Amino acid sequence: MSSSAPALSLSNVVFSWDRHAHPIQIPNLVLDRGEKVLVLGPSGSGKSTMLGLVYGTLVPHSGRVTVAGQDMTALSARRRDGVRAEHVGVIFQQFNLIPHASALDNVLLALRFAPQRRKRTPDAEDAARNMLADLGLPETDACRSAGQLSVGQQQRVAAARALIGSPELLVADEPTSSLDRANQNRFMDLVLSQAQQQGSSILLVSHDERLAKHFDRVIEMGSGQSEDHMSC
Ligand SMILES: Nc1ncnc2c1ncn2[C@@H]1O[C@H](COP(=O)(O)OP(=O)(O)OP(=O)(O)O)[C@@H](O)[C@H]1O
Repeated sequence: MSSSAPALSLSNVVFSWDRHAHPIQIPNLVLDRGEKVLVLGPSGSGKSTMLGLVYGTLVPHSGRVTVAGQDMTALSARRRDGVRAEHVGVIFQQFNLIPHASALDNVLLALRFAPQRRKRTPDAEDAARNMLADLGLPETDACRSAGQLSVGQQQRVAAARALIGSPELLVADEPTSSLDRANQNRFMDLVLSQAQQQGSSILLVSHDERLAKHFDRVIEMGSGQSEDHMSC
């Protein structure tokens, strides 16, 4: 990995779920180290698909996606998994926590397949506890099963899991959709200040333009209208 490479770069990316669907096209998107970018777009405009292309669960039909200088489009699925574990922290819309594991173990899991992130986190358990506390999870909740936590608390665990070990890039899919406005702002401030302290770039997708004030740059996705195929 080149330390001067942007955290993320997409060039001439084209992807379509099937031949009838309107393709998702991203001609050029570069996130420099530490940059915070919000992607806005209505439901169905392709925001989650774009994130799939960024973290390598989807591969574009053409174009190039690089993460921390590594060309995801040139790698096998297994190696893409490795790059993602090492360089990308993800906050999913539904958090994707392991419900029976503790909040702490959910956070520590992010380091298991990421040797560089683990190396940057010598005392991993302390770091995970501190990260959870900094994100507003009371210490007494760190050992509770993730499935027993409130939605807001699970959200903090998901954010701590994404940020631990200072990945170059944090991607988040509508991470505040289940919070009221005051908690949305508080949560965004906490996540952004943690990311800034670590030098992680952020790519966050949402339909909520009120989040724009937290970001350096806003990108709009098109409406993503499909062609007319009304029969099933
Ligand atoms: N697994 C899939 N198979 C086929 N088509 C899909 C799949 N996932 C998404 N799509 C289609 O791709 C388009 C973009 O969907 P996507 O979920 O990326 O949009 P979005 O902007 O994230 O929407 P939302 O804000 O509602 O989550 C939609 O037309 C959707 O039907």
